[in-house]
Amino acid sequence: MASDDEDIPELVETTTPTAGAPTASAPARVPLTIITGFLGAGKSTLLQYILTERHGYRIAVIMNEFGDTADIEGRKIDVSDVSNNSEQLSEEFLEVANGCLCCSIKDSGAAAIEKLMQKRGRFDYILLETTGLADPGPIASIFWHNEDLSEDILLDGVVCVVDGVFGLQQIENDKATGEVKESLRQVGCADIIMLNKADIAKPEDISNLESTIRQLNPTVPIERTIKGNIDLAKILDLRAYSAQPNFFDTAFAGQSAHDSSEKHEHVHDGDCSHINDITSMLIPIPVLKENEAQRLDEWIRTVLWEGHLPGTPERTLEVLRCKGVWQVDDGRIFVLQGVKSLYETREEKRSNEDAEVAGKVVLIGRGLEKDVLNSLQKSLQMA
Ligand SMILES: Nc1nc2c(ncn2[C@@H]2O[C@H](COP(=O)(O)OP(=O)(O)OP(=O)(O)O)[C@@H](O)[C@H]2O)c(=O)[nH]1
Repeated sequence: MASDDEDIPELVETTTPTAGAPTASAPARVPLTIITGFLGAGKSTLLQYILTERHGYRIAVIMNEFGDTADIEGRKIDVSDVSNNSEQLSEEFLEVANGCLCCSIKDSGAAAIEKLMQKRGRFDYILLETTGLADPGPIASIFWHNEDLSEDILLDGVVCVVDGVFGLQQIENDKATGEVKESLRQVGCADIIMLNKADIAKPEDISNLESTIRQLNPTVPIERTIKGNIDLAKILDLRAYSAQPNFFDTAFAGQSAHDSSEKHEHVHDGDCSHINDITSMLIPIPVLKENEAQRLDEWIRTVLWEGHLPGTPERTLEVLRCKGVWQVDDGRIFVLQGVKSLYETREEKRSNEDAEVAGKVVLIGRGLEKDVLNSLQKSLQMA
């Protein structure tokens, strides 16, 4: 707290209209909620949940993915309502794939969002999902400060989804570095925390996680959730920044990721593949025979559960997140979703019998060198 905060402020009458409300001269700004949270915490699951709820909004979605996984995400974020074929759940869908939104907003991203805003009559709420590696502060502050964007868009709030299973470990590891790493910034910037995966997290882990979050952000409301299920009144229309306009100027003062070249480690040519030594790798997967699909599963299991390449225990690697899609030669399609050692492979219902899938596995983590790709390809070729 600044020392002059100790003076008791005088109450003054204000005629300022409610933020976001239309005036005679200015149309209503469209509220924007940022959904942040570390890799695999459940951001897309929350997004999908919001889109399928009856909330009365016409929602535009902006997604920013790390790694070339937009098409896999597209399988998960179904923007049409399955219960009503004619109904669109999302009015507009803007992908800012494999790039850093806070960098691209300055150039191509800003243009894309401005273009989106030209269709503003068609939607009345925007949900923006950041990459799991993003610091939401600079993204939020751009919506706050950018003259063009902030005329049209009202930053409503930052929702942080924390992984109930791996979140504590992530935050502790990040704290141990002595730096304000992304997971800490995500929690620190949040207006509400969703402690997700409450169905599979150990109760004592959840309690410890809550105490740790409280140390980082003492006043933030914390809600335990399963698959992102939450009363939407708790996360939408918060108007969190209408009351504290200088939040992003003061939060983490002196450590702003955007202002510090040391912290903002992204490569500014659009290839944001290096953040805290975390890289992404895309491995193409051909159409598989049944036994090859089994070998793929064995390979994934060894890498995720044992943390090394199959057959070479000394060659360790750390996969934080994996996603994939591939086709088996009988036509079935499988989608892989993994967060650290937890993963699931499920069969995808085919919507178009003719479309062949460009199979791939995308890994995000540390130690992803060429030999990882060779190892997977070799294991698929084994008789
Ligand atoms: N058991 C359980 N699984 C969950 C829950 N929420 C999400 N998942 C699963 O966790 C995995 C990751 O969820 P996503 O919603 O894709 O996570 P994300 O944060 O969007 O991932 P990135 O965009 O890669 O950072 C998926 O397999 C989900 O089905 C939950 O509450 N409980």
